[in-house]
Amino acid sequence: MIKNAVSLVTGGASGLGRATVERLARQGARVVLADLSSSKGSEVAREIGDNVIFVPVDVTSEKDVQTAVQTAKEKFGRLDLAVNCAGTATAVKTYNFNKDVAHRLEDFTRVITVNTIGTFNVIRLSAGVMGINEPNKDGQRGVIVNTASVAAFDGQIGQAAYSASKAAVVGMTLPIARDLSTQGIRVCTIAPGLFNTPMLQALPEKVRTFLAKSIPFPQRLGEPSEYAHLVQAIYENPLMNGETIRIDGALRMQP
Ligand SMILES: CC(=O)CC(=O)SCCNC(=O)CCNC(=O)[C@H](O)C(C)(C)COP(=O)(O)OP(=O)(O)OC[C@H]1O[C@@H](n2cnc3c(N)ncnc32)[C@H](O)[C@@H]1OP(=O)(O)O
Ligand SMILES: NC(=O)C1=CN([C@@H]2O[C@H](COP(=O)(O)OP(=O)(O)OC[C@H]3O[C@@H](n4cnc5c(N)ncnc54)[C@H](O)[C@@H]3O)[C@@H](O)[C@H]2O)C=CC1
Repeated sequence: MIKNAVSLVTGGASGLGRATVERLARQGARVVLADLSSSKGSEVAREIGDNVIFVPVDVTSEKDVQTAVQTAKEKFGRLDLAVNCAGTATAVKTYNFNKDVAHRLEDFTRVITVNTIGTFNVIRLSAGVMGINEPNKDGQRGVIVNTASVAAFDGQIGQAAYSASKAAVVGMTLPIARDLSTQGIRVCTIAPGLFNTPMLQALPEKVRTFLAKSIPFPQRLGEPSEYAHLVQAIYENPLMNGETIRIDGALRMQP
């Protein structure tokens, strides 16, 4: 059960991560909220309550992530759940023939570094701390939840970097679940559709409206609390492992 679970949530200052921190704290879990030092993490943690500690973290930094997992251990005694929500997006064509310019390699690299390598960094270091937990009666020591995107499967025009970064998260889910199975650590990935968060609000209004209308049912953007609900369901269901779960109202994005 989620009550008393010690959790680490990256990207916890905004959107899906913030909703996850709120839900976990409300259910009695203790949470390390990890987000960039430039984020509102400190404010958000204070608002949510005493069960939440903000640690400034860039998920691409080994040192920062070490500090975050050690904080969970030192302040709360263990780490049971790590949720990877930190992420970034870009929308650029591979080659823009109108402007005669190629997608910048720096932009492609940045998105892969945060979304794929940052996620892996958090997984590997969290696993080290979870692996020494006392197992429960099922032999479970911890749970890791990653965030991909439906763009891992049906990325749109302009999503080469973002889709590649998220497809890599989907791709690593099963092998990591297999790697960590010996220690009783489960690993699942959520592939969200379109959720009402600051990241989506950055899209042009026209694109957002068009996208929302293409969702079969319910025909609206997802609420971050609905994502958080799935994180809890994964944590509480002992058989969920090695799988990527879409939460998207049956959306299949068009080109
Ligand atoms: C965050 C998640 O994980 C979930 C998601 O993936 S949400 C989906 C995110 N989708 C995107 O980010 C789409 C990315 N692509 C784009 O924004 C654009 O295609 C692009 C900026 C990369 C290139 O656009 P472009 O071809 O240079 O043409 P541009 O002049 O910008 O747009 C052409 C027209 O098509 C529209 N358009 C572009 N992409 C569109 C899309 N995906 N859906 C609907 N309309 C779109 C534009 O609004 C524009 O309309 P007007 O001419 O009437 O103003
Ligand atoms: N909103 C949506 O519709 C969808 C979002 N997603 C994914 O869900 C995750 C959360 O997205 P949203 O909440 O919408 O975005 P958001 O932009 O509201 O929140 C992302 C958070 O990640 C943090 N972050 C970014 N780079 C970081 C880094 N290097 N280290 C630490 N923290 C960092 C940001 O500071 C921010 O607080 C992302 O991985 C995103 O790709 C996937 C599918 C759909």
